[in-house]
Amino acid sequence: MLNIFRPAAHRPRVDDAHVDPLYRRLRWQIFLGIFFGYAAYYLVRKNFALAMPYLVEQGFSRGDLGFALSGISIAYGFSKFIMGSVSDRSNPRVFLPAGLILAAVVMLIMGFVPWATSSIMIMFVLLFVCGWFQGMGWPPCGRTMVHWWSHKERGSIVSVWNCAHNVGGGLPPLLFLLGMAWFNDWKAALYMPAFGAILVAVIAFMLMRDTPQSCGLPPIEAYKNDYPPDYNEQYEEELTAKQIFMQYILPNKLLWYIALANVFVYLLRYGILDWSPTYLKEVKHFTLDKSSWAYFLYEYAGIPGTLLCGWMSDKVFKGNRGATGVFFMVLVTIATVVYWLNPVGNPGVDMACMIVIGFLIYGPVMLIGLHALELAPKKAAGTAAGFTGLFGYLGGSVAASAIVGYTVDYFGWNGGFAIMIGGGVLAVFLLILTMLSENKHKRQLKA
Ligand SMILES: O=P(O)(O)OC[C@H](O)CO
Repeated sequence: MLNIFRPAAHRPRVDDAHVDPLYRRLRWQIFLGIFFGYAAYYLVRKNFALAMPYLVEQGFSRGDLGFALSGISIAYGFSKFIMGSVSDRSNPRVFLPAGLILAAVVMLIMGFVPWATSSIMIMFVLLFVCGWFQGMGWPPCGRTMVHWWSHKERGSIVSVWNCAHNVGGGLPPLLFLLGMAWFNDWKAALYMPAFGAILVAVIAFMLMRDTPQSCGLPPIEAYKNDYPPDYNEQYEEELTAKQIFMQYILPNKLLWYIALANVFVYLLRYGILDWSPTYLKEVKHFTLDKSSWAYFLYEYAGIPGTLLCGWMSDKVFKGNRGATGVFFMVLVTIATVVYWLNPVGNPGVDMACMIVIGFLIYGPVMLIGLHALELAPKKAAGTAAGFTGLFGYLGGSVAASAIVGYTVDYFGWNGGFAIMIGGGVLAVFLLILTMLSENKHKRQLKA
């Protein structure tokens, strides 16, 4: 382990009188650090697509640029898992800003060095490297949340934090417009979000902390008197990579179920999002500004949807993440059927479907991450979430671009929708299995 990433040493405990005020202040401060820190990761994950129309003008084909772009998802899928295991043994205060700065540096190179955008292979490699550094974002946030918020609070905190995706995902076009206004240069799509990300990385470093014990505080379980059923002293010991994989990840059947379900949740998340501009233009005859609005509304409808899902998961479904996921995925699959079958000439219905799907899909996306955090001890939480991300990105996101794309080429949009709706049904099936296993596991713990 690199020295700079080493977990922060535990400090002597502060006086009892100071525990509550310090915990309260640090939880706010740290939350802001991980929220804006992760939002900034999306600045340098979603911005390359904005430069693509200008690269097409330089002579690159859409297909080749799509291939270059896939470098981010492929690398991110592997990295979220592998760097997740490094993150579980690292100080998130250093780990998250380091990954963000490195990803931003790649975008600065692409923005300022002409050679970096001179061929598809070079762009693929650079985007792959950027995707790899992107994998240093989620796991430290996961590690932070499980160390600073107790089990009962996690549904709410993870759902609020998860809105960082949508906040960050919506900003690159605005930064690009600002850059165009200042510099009249399309490469602003690459370097403006990168500058923004570096600024946020510095702020995140100032706000974040490692564990409560490294700030002289008791563990969150003691502070909130909220212990997981199998909690013991070992929960506070850092684990080796071998222990994480062999004891807590690979033998964990529930984790496998949700990782597989994540393939199909991501197939819908990215299948609908990535293809909406093309589908709405080609089939529903939307103009560019209308389909851009549909895209924007899909992302931002995810914010209230995620919050509602987190609340329902804690209060209505009493912490049963599988059951909540089934509820949301059934509805999102129905909305996708309506989106597909709605005849041409009803743009209001198409727009409403995009909003409803965006509203519903980010809840299950969040729940799977949350569930993964809960299925492993907190010292293995990042790896557990990374494991689901590996399946979501390598399976779901890549299938959303490649399999849906080729299916539409050969069988038309009916074929593309059949894949996405089939994916929705499979996600529901796997989440039902998760729900049943979860109930059984809880009964065993009580017995
Ligand atoms: O890796 P992301 O950015 O797709 O985020 C994943 C969600 O937070 C659920 O794990």
